[in-house]
Amino acid sequence: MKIVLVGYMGSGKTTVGKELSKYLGFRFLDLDAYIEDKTGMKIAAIFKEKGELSFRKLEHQFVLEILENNLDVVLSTGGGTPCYSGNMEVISRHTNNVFYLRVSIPELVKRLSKEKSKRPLIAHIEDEALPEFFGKHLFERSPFYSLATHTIPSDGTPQDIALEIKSRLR
Ligand SMILES: Nc1ncnc2c1ncn2[C@@H]1O[C@H](COP(=O)(O)OP(=O)(O)O)[C@@H](O)[C@H]1O
Ligand SMILES: O=C(O)C1=C[C@@H](OP(=O)(O)O)[C@@H](O)[C@H](O)C1
Ligand SMILES: [Mg+2]
Repeated sequence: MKIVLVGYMGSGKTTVGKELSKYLGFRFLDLDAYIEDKTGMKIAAIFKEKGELSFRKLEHQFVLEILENNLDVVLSTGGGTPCYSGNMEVISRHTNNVFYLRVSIPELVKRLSKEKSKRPLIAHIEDEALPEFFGKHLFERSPFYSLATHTIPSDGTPQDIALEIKSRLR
C-alpha cells in the first residue's frame, strides 16, 4: 500500500509521515530528503545554484521513481509537489490514499517562523508578512491539494493526525 501526504510547507508532512510509517511498519520516504540524497545537494542549494525550475524537474523525476519502485511506503511530498508537472495525476495513478494535511494560517506562522532558512520560498520574508504571503500562496495552491482523496484538519498533534490517517486507509 502506498500512502502519500501532501499540503503546504509546515503542514507536518515530514513529521506525520514518519509517525504514520512507525504505526504501519512501512518504509518512510521524504521526497525532499530523497532528492538531497540522490543529488548530494541541499534543497536550498538546488534552488540557489540551479533555480526552482530544475528543482521542480527533479521533484517530478523522483516522485515517479519512488512510486514505481516501492510497494509499501509512506511518502511525504514537498509543499509544491502537487502544483507542478501533473504530479497529482501521477500520484493518483498509483494510489487512492492521498492525504491533504490542512493547517490554519496562524498555526503555519507559529511552526514556520523558526524554520524559514530551510525553505527558500519563505527565507527572505519578514515574520510580519508571513500571514499575507501564506494566504495568497494557499489560495493558488489549494485547488491542487484538494485533489487529494482525503483532507485531514492538521492543527492537532502529529500522533492524532497519524492515527486519523490510519483509520481512513482502505
Ligand atoms: N502537528 C504538529 N503540531 C505542532 N508542530 C508540528 C506538527 N507537525 C509538524 N510540526 C512542526 O512544524 C515544523 C514543520 O514540520 P514538517 O514536518 O517539516 O512540515 P512539512 O514537511 O509539511 O513542511 C517542524 O518544526 C515540526 O516539528
Ligand atoms: O512549498 C514548496 O514549494 C516547497 C516546500 C518544501 O518542502 P516542505 O513542504 O516539506 O517544507 C521544499 O520541497 C521546497 O522548499 C519547496
Ligand atoms: Mg517536509
